[in-house]
Amino acid sequence: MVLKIRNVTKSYPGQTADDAVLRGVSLDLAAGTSLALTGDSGSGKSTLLHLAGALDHFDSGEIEIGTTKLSRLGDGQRAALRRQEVSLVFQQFNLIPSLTVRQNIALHARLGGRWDAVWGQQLADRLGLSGLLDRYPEQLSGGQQQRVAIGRALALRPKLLLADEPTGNLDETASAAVMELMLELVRESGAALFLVTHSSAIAQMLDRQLHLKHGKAA
Ligand SMILES: Nc1ncnc2c1ncn2[C@@H]1O[C@H](COP(=O)(O)OP(=O)(O)OP(=O)(O)O)[C@@H](O)[C@H]1O
Repeated sequence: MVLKIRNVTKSYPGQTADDAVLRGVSLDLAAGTSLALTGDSGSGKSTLLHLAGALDHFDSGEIEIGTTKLSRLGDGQRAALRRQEVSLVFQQFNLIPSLTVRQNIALHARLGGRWDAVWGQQLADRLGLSGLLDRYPEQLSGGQQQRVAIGRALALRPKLLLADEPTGNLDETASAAVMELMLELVRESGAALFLVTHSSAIAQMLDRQLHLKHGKAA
């Protein structure tokens, strides 16, 4: 299993156990599979995604990425895990404006010590970015920018790809195209995809769906 979440609870300052954002959430995600997380605004979707990415701490329960238990890691080990095993794609594409498409795609893989130029070129080809490699993000459409962000995320060959409303800034046509490419590449690379979305149409494109309500997942 790439991601195991067991009975995780999380509250923010000022919240009691009864109104905690997450009140015992469990899920499993295997390599090469995808899971959509849906739920009302404020139900805790982004919170759970951040916990899965070791970006924040949970109160109780356990999260495992591969065989690593997140509760046992110090800050340095968490940072190393994020650099090497986990990639993130957000609604805001978060590209570096002063870097070209080519440099943006390579950025995280280089930082993680995992840059593979052949794989990087394959990703650029598959994402339709080969003719745009010397451009800067501001010279791209929203759909193209998000494809760069997906290329950057997958260039690392992460075990786990986390995506928070990855097509939330795109129109319907661009959104469907970006989702299809991302799902294809996730399957081929053997990564596990955990994706937050408001859209039931997008959720249905993934292998499984989970709905967050009252701090629990069903
Ligand atoms: N850093 C924080 N400090 C305090 N409360 C927070 C913090 N982050 C989130 N919350 C609260 O936790 C709850 C869940 O937030 P979260 O962003 O996880 O929900 P979401 O389901 O992703 O919402 P949306 O669909 O609107 O993005 C909300 O009530 C929010 O106000």
